[in-house]
Amino acid sequence: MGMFSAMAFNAVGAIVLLGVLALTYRLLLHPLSDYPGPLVAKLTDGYGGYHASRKRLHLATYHDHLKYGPVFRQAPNRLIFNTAAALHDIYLNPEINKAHIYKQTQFNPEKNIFGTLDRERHKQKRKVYGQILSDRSLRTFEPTMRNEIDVFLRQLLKAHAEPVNMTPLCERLATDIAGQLAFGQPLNTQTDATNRIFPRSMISMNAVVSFFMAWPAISLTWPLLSRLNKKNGLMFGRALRGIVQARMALPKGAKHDFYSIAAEDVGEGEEGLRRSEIWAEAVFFLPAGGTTISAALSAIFFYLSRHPTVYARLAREIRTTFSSGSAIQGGPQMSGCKYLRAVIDETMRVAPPFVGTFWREPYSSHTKPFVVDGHVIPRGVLVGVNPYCLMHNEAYFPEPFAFRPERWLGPADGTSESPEAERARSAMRGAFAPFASGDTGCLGKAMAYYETSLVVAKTLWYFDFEKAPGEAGRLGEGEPGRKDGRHRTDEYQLFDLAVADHDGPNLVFKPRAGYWKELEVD
Ligand code: HEM
Repeated sequence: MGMFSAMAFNAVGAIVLLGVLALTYRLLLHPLSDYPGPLVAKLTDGYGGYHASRKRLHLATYHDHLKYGPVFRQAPNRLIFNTAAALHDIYLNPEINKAHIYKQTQFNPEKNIFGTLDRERHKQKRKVYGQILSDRSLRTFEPTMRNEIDVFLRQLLKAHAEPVNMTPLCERLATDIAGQLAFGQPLNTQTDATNRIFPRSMISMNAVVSFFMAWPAISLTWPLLSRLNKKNGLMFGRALRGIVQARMALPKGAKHDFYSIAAEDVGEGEEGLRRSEIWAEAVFFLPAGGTTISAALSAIFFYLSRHPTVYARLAREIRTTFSSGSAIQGGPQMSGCKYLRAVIDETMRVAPPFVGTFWREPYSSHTKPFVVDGHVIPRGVLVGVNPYCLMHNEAYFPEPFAFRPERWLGPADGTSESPEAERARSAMRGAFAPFASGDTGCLGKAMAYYETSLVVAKTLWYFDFEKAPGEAGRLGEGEPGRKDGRHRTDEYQLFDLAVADHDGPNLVFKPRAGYWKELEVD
């Protein structure tokens, strides 16, 4: 054997030895070694990475909770919980931050709020977001939102009772609304293909982010991956530059958008948002407010088209509350539509638009013991709750896969509820987590309810709809006989990219007599 081969042999031997030692440590000596979990997950992040790459990490997590119980080890340094107590202990504790793996969500030097882990900086950013997403700001924005919804309704009218796939339609509608709020100008993806690079790029980026968050070591391949995707990256950059330039050409206050508020907020030093960060934040509106709402709307249409009694009750509520399509606006009448709210909540329970686990860890300054549902969490361990799993936990939601908006409603007027039923409803609310919660939870919750309520109410005002006939009608369903958790025909299929991807349902729309004429434009 030559000297070179001997050195190579020794190097390989040393690497193998180190690998064996690391795996033995993870399995037998690691502070989490007594926790249950899949063997591969105890040894490597590759377990989560594999399921994330197949867009089914939420289903694997659900299956593993059934097998290992309410807390298990999902990666060498990660514990995942499935209780409302854990939800409370993790997300309502102000000493707990997003985990360091959220750095994997950032591909540019300018970080958006999602990957900002510094406590003060994050707080400042939330303040700016809070202004544009406040109730008052959303009321000012509502006419723009309604105009975009009218464009959506006209697409349904134009379909002339041919099946329409709701996924692209909802995706473009939600992108156009989020784009208007972020950039103060129409992206027009609903009517023109030019800017459709935006919603589709968001999906591709989400897939990469979800994979890297599950298996951070793989993010080292990013320089190569981004090179492979260079053409799309350039197209996206060009489209974005055009939009930014068009907005900058207008005075700051010309539109009611994120730019007008953020640019106003730019101050000296570290105060407020830096000018260069504004556009990184504005782009974040597209996945945060576009992809999520697209998933929520597509799922609502899926479940309504499969539950005739729910559909009939909701249609009755909308059609008796409002006097015309143009009267459908935010305000007391809309807030009075309790069944609509129950349908939205039940949909987000069974099909959470953000389906990935919200991973957290204490700020580095935190030195007290961190206790989650009675478990003292060792330093360096990430903890999380998965919304799909918690909201399908039978302990809180009996018959968890049944779509039953009634579960959210109290007894009809005048009847009092038994203390037991009251306790069960309150437990259910404590485990409802589509938006996460606390200082790192969703800032767009009010907008999400506003937008989904308007879209669903207006659609039911102008149209009746049903599942498309034949094979086309099955798009979005599970398939009987599958062994990977996708076997339920009545469950809308989500593809876990942290934010959910989806396809379908295909629906057929029939305009309601005469009402549709309001939608016609000259
Ligand atoms: C149905 C719709 C929506 C759902 C289910 C949803 C859900 C979530 C969840 C679960 C998080 C936390 C994720 C994590 O910690 O990993 C989050 C964060 C966030 N969401 Fe939403 N969201 C929705 C709509 C919106 C909308 C319309 C906006 C407006 C632009 C928005 C803005 C944000 C922002 C800015 C954050 C980051 C908060 C922070 O880092 O402190 N969301 N959302």
